[in-house]
Amino acid sequence: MVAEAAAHLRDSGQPAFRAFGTPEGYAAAVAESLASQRRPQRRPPGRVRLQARQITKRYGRRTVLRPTDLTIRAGEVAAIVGANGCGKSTFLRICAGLLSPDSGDVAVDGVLGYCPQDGGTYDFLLPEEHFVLVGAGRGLDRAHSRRLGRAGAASLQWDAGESVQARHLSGGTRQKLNLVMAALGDPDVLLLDEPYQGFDRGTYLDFWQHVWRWRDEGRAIVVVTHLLSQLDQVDQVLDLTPDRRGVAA
Ligand SMILES: Nc1ncnc2c1ncn2[C@@H]1O[C@H](COP(=O)(O)OP(=O)(O)OP(=O)(O)O)[C@@H](O)[C@H]1O
Repeated sequence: MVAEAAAHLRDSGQPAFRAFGTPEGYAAAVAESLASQRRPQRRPPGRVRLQARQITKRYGRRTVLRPTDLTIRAGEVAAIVGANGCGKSTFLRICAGLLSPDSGDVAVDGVLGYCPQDGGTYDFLLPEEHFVLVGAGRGLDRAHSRRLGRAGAASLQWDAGESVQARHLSGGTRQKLNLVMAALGDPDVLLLDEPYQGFDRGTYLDFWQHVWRWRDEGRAIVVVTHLLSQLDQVDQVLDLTPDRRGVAA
């Protein structure tokens, strides 16, 4: 774990406080990870929900993704890890259908929710208006969308009923809004790009509890993460660092 933490610190290029948060917070996250290893027996994974085959991407002369594969089934969590700039967000955006690959293809079976690393909210809309917008795309009426959105927000310790435009929300609260929108209406596939940035420790721990619950409910989840303390609990790890590419089960 010390070696992994040192590698992460080196890759991040940031001071330790920025990369890991406070020592107390990091220690608590590690302790929580160890405690939650004593989880009940899980159901076996189900059908393939997302299959990305031989994805490549270049920007100009720079190759960002060499042929990359990922297959994720219902009831599985995959983590995408790797050094800064190795193409994690690019790969996730391709899986979400927001960016075209240069070659390769992605097949998705079911409804997909995507939580970007940043952006994704509309400055002049209230949180509830975001829920209504996303809900409409998923065939939900306004009242139902609002109810689901508020409940999702409350589970992240946020009261989304307040009348505040998104541009006035804190960075961490905007990320909560993004996460609630991604999960609204229980999509079959959840693609989450470091969704917990700016979360306080309690909400960060809540986030991982949500991930395990979504997995137990049969959703397929892909999380871009730098936090190695959770990696022993996911079903596969896709490391996109150029000299370490590949999937570890
Ligand atoms: N639209 C773009 N045009 C040109 N280069 C881009 C574009 N988008 C991303 N890149 C470059 O592609 C590389 C991969 O970016 P990406 O955001 O996928 O990396 P990442 O692994 O998610 O990084 P981080 O860990 O810092 O979030 C980076 O070098 C980035 O500068």
